[in-house]
Amino acid sequence: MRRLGCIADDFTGATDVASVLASVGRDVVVAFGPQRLTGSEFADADAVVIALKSRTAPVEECVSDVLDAARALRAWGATQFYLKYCSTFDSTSDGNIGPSIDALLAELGLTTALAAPSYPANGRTVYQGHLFVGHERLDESPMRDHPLTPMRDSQLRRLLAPQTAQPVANLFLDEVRAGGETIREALAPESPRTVIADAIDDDDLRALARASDPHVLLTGGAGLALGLGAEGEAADRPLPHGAPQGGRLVVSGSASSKTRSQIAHARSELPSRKLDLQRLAAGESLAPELAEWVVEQWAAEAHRPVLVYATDSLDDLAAIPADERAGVADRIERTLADLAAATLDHGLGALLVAGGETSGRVVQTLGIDAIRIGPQLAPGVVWAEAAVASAAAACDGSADPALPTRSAPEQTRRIAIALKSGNFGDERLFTDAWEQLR
Ligand SMILES: Nc1ncnc2c1ncn2[C@@H]1O[C@H](COP(=O)(O)OP(=O)(O)OP(=O)(O)O)[C@@H](O)[C@H]1O
Ligand SMILES: O=C(O)[C@@H](O)C(=O)CO
Repeated sequence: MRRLGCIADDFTGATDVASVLASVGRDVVVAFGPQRLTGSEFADADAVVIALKSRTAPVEECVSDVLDAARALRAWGATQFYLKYCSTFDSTSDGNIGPSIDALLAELGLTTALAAPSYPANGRTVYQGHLFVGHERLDESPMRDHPLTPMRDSQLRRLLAPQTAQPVANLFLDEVRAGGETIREALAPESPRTVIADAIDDDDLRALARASDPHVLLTGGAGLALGLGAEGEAADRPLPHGAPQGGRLVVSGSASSKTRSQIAHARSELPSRKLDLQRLAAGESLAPELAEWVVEQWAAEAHRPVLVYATDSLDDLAAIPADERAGVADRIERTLADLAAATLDHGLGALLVAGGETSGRVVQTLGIDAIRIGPQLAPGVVWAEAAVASAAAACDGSADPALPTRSAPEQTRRIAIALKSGNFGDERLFTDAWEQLR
């Protein structure tokens, strides 16, 4: 089996594709940045995903990060490469999908890219070159109004062409279903280009991945990874060292509609606190009092999950003046990350984070280098195992000094962590995720 090197443009996307790779039997590790690709767990793996925060970064910064990741993966021994971006093709006419593909093809000496964002398990399909989200075209779905990457077209060729120097072609469903030979011809090295493939079910994705030779750069959502496993093998994995003991916490900075329904459901079953956005906007630091409250809940009832969230209604977004929104968003992310760090020394055992940006901030604040994939919670959402340095994380200056910290020396221990994309999971996710940790 080829050693697979995957580059994901955000942190939740990285665990998404890793979860699919694990489900088809790959031994996969996620590294949060190319410089983290060290250590024995990587030597044994047959797939590595490097998580970047490049989706909405300036183009030059994104390309530089993608190239660093590609070089690290090549040094690790990758012989097949996969660029994971959002299944809703989140990008603008400047990038960053096209520039990432161009840079990778040149760096790796590959000729052709396959582009397959389809992810049927999460309702994303591509037909006649158009991307659908559930029953809606991409440009008629809520992605139309995404604050950073508003998707106002569903025709992928039109979306990609302005972003790339490569010719862009289509591979329509009848050609995909005609079989491996037809797919191989479309991806032949003699006609270098990016080929956008239709796929409306998992078998289409399997056929595409399996017909792709090593000269093809695989790109897309996580669904394409279904074709990269051992034939017929499927494995749902426990956490490598079993379920950790300790407090259970959900932090949500996501305002997506799926997350809002998960919050609405969880509020009736779990102790919950909503961030006071007016106080945050006024510059108050809320993490210390929230951490105290969380620790009190754990003291009152061990193992009861606790929820802290930013938004449960679109009115919350409207309440913040447009020119203050970015600042508030940043404070929300920092508050939730500081809260998680502050509870680390007070028994945090399992942490579920909702939202890609929020997940990035939390992982960085907790100083997590890498994770190993465990049991699945929903398509694209998994529990994973992370090593954390408890005392270091609580004393890095981001956590509140007012909260009493343990005087024990710094130690490394394991927690369970799940990074949930805003639009993934059913409404019971925050209340039922813990069943997998029994
Ligand atoms: N009421 C609010 N006002 C301003 N910003 C908010 C508000 N609620 C959430 N945010 C910010 O919105 C952003 C949500 O992004 P995030 O990526 O975490 O979630 P998402 O977009 O739902 O997830 P994904 O990227 O996985 O689809 C965060 O920066 C968060 O701080
Ligand atoms: O592909 C998806 O939809 C997700 O993994 C994601 O990238 C959300 O940010």
